[in-house]
Amino acid sequence: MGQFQRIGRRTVEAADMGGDLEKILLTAEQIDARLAQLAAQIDEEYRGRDLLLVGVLRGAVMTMADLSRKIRIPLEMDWMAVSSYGSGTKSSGVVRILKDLDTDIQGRNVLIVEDIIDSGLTLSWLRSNLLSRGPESVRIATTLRKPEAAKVAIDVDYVGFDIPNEFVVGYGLDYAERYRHLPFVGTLAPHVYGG
Ligand SMILES: O=P(O)(O)OC[C@H]1O[C@H](OP(=O)(O)OP(=O)(O)O)[C@H](O)[C@@H]1O
Ligand code: HPA
Repeated sequence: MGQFQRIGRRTVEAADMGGDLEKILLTAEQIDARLAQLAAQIDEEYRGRDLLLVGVLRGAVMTMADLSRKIRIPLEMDWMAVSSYGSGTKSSGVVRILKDLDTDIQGRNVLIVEDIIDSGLTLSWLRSNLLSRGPESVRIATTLRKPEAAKVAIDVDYVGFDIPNEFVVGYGLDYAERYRHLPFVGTLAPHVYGG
């Protein structure tokens, strides 16, 4: 697959995962540069305030690791695990908490860190859930958002990229638990999910 031999300035061997990928939407370099801009904005807007990043497992691991390392102001981190997708490509709409926060967020400034907002169902549910715990504020940062897929309106404070309504993998995002480790965001070839 010729188009996968060079990604940004780096050669990524076997990046096509044996022909599973169709195209690359965002390179590792593009993601890195955009997260640096978001981190600078977060530094500016939270300076002098308490900041608790809440990463949403498992997809947000890459975003959390990269975004948090670019933020210069003091912060704390905690994690929640929620799931609404199971092993398919469509949200079930039913969000389950698989792991709750270890931190009491009452009076805290919470910034939810996500990999993607697709239908918006997960984040809309999660925001209300966290708001019911009495925090000072709850905001959202996400690497990706699909505006055309929105089923609920949701205010997102920090968005890396708006992308088309296609199922994507890489940079934390999986299909049946695979492809999360890819450093870029791409789409899958139809044969992978039976197209
Ligand atoms: O806007 P939505 O349509 O609700 O989709 C977004 C959610 O879907 C993914 O999580 P998933 O449930 O697949 O769990 P994962 O993070 O463990 O992959 C993603 O990490 C978001 O949390
Ligand atoms: O496009 C997607 N890819 C992988 N996981 C997801 N969870 C919501 N949308 C997506």
